[in-house]
Amino acid sequence: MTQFVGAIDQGTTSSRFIVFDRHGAILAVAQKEHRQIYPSPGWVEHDPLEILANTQEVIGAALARANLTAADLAGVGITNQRETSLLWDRETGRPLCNALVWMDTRTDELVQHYRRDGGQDRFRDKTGLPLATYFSALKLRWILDNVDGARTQAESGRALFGTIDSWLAWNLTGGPEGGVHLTDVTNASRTMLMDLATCAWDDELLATFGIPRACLPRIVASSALHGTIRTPPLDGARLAGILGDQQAALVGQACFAPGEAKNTYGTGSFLLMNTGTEPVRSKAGLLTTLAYRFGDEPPRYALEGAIAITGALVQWLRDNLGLFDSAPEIEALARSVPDNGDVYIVPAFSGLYAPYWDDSARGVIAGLTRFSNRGHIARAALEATAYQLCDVVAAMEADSGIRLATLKTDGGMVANELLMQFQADMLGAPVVRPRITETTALGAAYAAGLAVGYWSGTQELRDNWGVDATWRPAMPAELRAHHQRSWKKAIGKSLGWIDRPQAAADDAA
Ligand SMILES: Nc1ncnc2c1ncn2[C@@H]1O[C@H](COP(=O)(O)OP(=O)(O)O)[C@@H](O)[C@H]1O
Ligand SMILES: O=P(O)(O)OC[C@H](O)CO
Repeated sequence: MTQFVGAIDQGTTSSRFIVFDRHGAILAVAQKEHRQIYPSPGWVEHDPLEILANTQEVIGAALARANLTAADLAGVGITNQRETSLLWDRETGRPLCNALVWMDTRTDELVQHYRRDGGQDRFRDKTGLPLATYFSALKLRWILDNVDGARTQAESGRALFGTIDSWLAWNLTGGPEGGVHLTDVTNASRTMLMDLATCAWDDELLATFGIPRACLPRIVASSALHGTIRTPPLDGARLAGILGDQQAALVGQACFAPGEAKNTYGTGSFLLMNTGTEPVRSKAGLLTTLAYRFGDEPPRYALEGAIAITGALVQWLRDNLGLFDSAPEIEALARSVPDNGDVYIVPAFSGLYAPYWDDSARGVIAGLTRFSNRGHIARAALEATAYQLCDVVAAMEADSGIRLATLKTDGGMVANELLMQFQADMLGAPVVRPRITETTALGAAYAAGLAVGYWSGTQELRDNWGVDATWRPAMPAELRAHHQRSWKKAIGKSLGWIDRPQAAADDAA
């Protein structure tokens, strides 16, 4: 019997289920968006039950499309939006509140509080992360402090904490009737509660953030037999892979050797470089994170340039300004003008992440004149993605000492050819799109397939990788320099926009 591998890709905007064959070709895919809930400025929530229902729906739809059942799948992997955090009741299976999404900034005051003693990089050595609203520990702390009964239930072990991987894995493997409560090393490395060196929860961090150990999942490898799925239509399938979505894309792009890197353009954009078996401490504002751990092999680490808002800016132009009806239409609108008309947008909706790490930054549109029109705004929005990426590439090259000869890309925005050409122009290096752009789901499928012996090893996965399209730099150097200067000026307008009480500012300095 021919078998395949399935992957759940639970992203910030949608959930997908994709079935792959041995060559990484897609047999079937189904996808569904979920609601983005904005209860107040800076707050972003997801309904965990909606995400679970959508995940089950897309699994059913994709299997039906290819006329497959659970028995046709050698294994199933999960990949997920990282950091997004929730707490649920292990007896009823009900979440205690909506999930706090990674880009939610409500923990800003907590961040300032913890920065007062030791500054932004207080926990960087141990966790690889700066203190920022982005990571899970303070999201969980907020839930424990603000949701009725949360702390008592978490301390007694009745309430379980998880990122989205844990929530889906627990539900799929039985929920209240024996579901497994675990998370993989890549997701755990984004909580700010795990020691990078030991890949274990760290007592000192738990005590500092006031997090009870009883509510935490077990940390496991990314590729291993995690449990058996007990819910239809995957009943009986083996759950054998879990990876945070950006690390999954690194695996899906076959970046298995130190120095190999990829960038994924989705809601945000995330450049990851494999650094091998040793964590590399960043001096240039990048994150140090787990890349993957396959079975009992030593964990692999990565440097990461995380950008919060890229595709989300396109959504904002669509949903909040009504400039077009669907994201792909931005390309035609941007092409309606020959250039950006000297308009620059810094989409610091959740502050600025790498390499700036400024929670007090806010979005700006700079350079407007009576000449500026919708086309210039659309063009500036796409260009903002490219400029932000150039900033993290520069930081990556400084930290790693490696010049990125080409940029491997994937994610929803790589369909945008105007952006891809502009990215190559601004980087001064070729940008490459692989044949299989669903690299995130593919990475989760690879993790699962390696664990069950469907694939023999990473060489077989490398052989599946191939180029679909390449964009080469063609912009005159003076124009590139002009864009770089203007972008830096616009960044200057965005940084430090929110006034902080003086004491906090002094302490953070
Ligand atoms: N043709 C396009 N041009 C520009 N942006 C696009 C295009 N198609 C999709 N996007 C953007 O890409 C994002 C979706 O990409 P995806 O990789 O599915 O995201 P995620 O994994 O974060 O949910 C959305 O933010 C959307 O606005
Ligand atoms: O779901 P995506 O593709 O927007 O990725 C989100 C990241 O995992 C956040 O860290």
